[in-house]
Parts: sequence; structure tokens; C-alpha cells
Amino acid sequence: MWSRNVSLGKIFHMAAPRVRCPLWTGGMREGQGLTLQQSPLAGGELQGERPKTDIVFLKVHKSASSTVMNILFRFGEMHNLTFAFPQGGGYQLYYPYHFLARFVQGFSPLSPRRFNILCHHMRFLQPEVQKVVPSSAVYFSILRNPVQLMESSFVYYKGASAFSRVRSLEEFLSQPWRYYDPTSGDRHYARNLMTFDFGFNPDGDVSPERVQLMLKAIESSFDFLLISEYFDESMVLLKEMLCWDLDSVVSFPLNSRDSSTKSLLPDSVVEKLKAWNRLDWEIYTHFNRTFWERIERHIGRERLRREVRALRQRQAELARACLQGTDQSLFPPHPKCPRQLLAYTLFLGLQETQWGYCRHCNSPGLLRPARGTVPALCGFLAVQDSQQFMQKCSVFSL
Ligand SMILES: Nc1ncnc2c1ncn2[C@@H]1O[C@H](COP(=O)(O)OS(=O)(=O)O)[C@@H](OP(=O)(O)O)[C@H]1O
Repeated sequence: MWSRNVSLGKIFHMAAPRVRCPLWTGGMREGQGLTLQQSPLAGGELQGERPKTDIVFLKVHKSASSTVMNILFRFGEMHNLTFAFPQGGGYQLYYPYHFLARFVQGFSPLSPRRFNILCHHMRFLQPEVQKVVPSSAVYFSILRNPVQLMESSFVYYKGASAFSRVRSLEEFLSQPWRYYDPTSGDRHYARNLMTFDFGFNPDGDVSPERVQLMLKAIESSFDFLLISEYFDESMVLLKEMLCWDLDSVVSFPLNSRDSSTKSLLPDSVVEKLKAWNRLDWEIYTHFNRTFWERIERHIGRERLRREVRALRQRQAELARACLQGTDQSLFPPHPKCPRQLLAYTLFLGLQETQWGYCRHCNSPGLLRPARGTVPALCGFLAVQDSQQFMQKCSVFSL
């Protein structure tokens, strides 16, 4: 592929503190209480194609990526797949440094060992990623409108240096260069976060030529990109591209803020946000368009509508069976966890078999699992395991 040979380091300045980068930079199980019927709307798996099991998911921050990661964890655990977990027990692959293969637990340049799924937070660097997954891996990611993404980032990363001295996003945007220091190690949370996660320079040139090069590089590295504003449509596309069935992509939103911390932004602020995050805006608008083109090509609007309806039905069934409701009290005030996040409470009376089924839908995906296994059994979102929340909280604190 084009990007595998092109030195993007020459195109975009890549800040990679401390770590030297190469020139290139750039269904749940059946029989667990709830019976799952094969959906008549299932994708390639039922059409005789083998489900894809070698996957690279670039977990772009604040873009519903934890929900997607949770789906991958569940699928991986169900199918005994291996994961490229971070060395040293972290929940990120040494982010914000560019990814290096040696960040993965169990990786050795001398061993042919490859992992099925790579999905923890990382700053993308394809030549290194290629060392830890099979060459057949499917690469995908998920994007979010940069306006909402930055609003979410502002609340979530309030302690980041660019945000710590302002009371509101408006204040930051009124004089961004007063607060934003491009040399600061955590500046990416405040500008072009998606661009950064894809491996590029968030303060890079926005000339049309450079933007085109960046888009082409992403296009040649990734098989498809999803859009979090169209999450259900994205899940239908995901299961289609991976030849999975519909039940494999049923989920509940994770990492959601309580509405009290969400603000409606005036138009003037929205425009400033788009201009400030111009590179992200270019990525988002381009891949939003190609997302719908892909849907037309692979699924068609009519089937998409049917499948989205079926997906929502399954989600509702699952919610009725497993969820008692949402509960903020599971997220007690904690100095390291100031954000108001919504938790789910699972029904206490679930039978053991159902409990196994339900907790698979709620695995946090952020706790570090024991050696090479998946943390799907942690169930921190359940009332019974609320103690686990504090672990999650400390894992979150950067
Ligand atoms: N299914 C679905 N559909 C739409 N939006 C969703 C979904 N799941 C999670 N979210 C929203 O994604 C935000 C959290 O993103 P991440 O999980 O990527 O955050 S993190 O970087 O891992 O911390 C967070 O956004 P904010 O609530 O605006 O902060 C979640 O509400």
C-alpha cells in the first residue's frame, strides 16, 4: 500500500518526545441464559464468509471508542482471540508517544508471534503496528465531529495544561494561543486530537496539498472509518466489513457524560472550534462523505434502515434483560475522577447464566486484564462490583 512506503515524516512534523521514531510517521455466546437467535439480517458470516478476526482499531479519543473497544473485547473473548496488550499494565500503548511494537506485552522482534486484535489507545505508526498483527489485519477507526469532540475533551481533560487556566471553552477560544503551548506534552487534548491520534502533527500546515496528503495517507492505511454521530449505522457497516453477525455489534454506550456537564455551544463558538481544529475538520468531513459512499456501495440505504432497526431491537431486548438503569452514584465524587460519567446498574437477581451474558455487554475495556486474557469479566458497571469503579477511576487519571 502507498502509505507503507511513503515517508510522512517529511510531510508532517511529528512530535515524538523521548522516543525516536522511524522516518515514516505519519454475539455473545449462546447457551448462557438468554437465547440468541441468529439474526436473519446477519452479515457475511451467514453468507459463508469467514468472520474477520485480525483487527487493528485505532482508538481515537472521545469518539465513542470505548464502546467499540468493548465490542472487540467481547468478540475476542468469545472467539479465543489474542490481544496486543500494553506492556507494564497500562491501559494505553504509551500514548502520546508514537506506537512502537515493543510497547506490546509479549512482543519480541525475534519471535513470529502476532496478535489478533490491537485496540488500546495509541498514536498510530503503521510500520510498527504491522510488526504485531498479521498482514491480513483489517484496519479501522471511528471519528467524531471535532466540535463535540473538543467539547468532550475540554470537560474530560480539564487538567491538561491548555485548559487548566480557563473556566470555559469560550474563554480558551477567545485567546487560544495564550493558553495553548505547542511544545507542551499534553497539548494534543486541546487541538486536532484526531489528527494527533492518526500520527500527524496537530499544528501542521493546513494547505490543500498537505491536507490531501494526510487524507490519502489515512485512506491507504485504513480499510474504513466509522462515524460516532451515526453509531448504529457504523455498527451495521462494521459487522458487514468484518463479516460478523448483528449480535456481535450490540452495545450500550460507555464513557458517557451526564447531561449536566454538556453545554450547548453558540454558533460563534462552533465556528471558532472548526477553525481551531481545522485538520480534524478536514478529516471528519472527508471521511463522513466516504462513510456514506461505502454504505451505499456495500449495504444500500434500504437494508441499512432495516438493519439499524433490528440492531436497536436487539439492544432494547438486552437492556430489558440486563439493565436496571443508569446510576451516577456508582461514580462517587473522587478527586481523580471529577467527570460525571453514567454507569449502568445490572439487575441484581440475574441468574448466573444470565449474569455471564449481561456482563459481557458491560465490560469496561479499560481495566488491565490478567496475562493475555480479556477483562470482560470485570463488570465494574454492575452494582455488585462497584468497588471496581475506583480501579477504573485511577486507570483513567492521566
Ligand atoms: N454508542 C455511542 N454513540 C454515540 N456516542 C457515544 C456512544 N458511546 C459513547 N459515546 C460518547 O463517546 C464519548 C467517549 O468517547 P471515548 O470512549 O472514545 O472516550 S475515551 O477517549 O476513551 O476517554 C462520550 O462523549 P461525551 O459524553 O460527549 O463526553 C460518550 O458519550
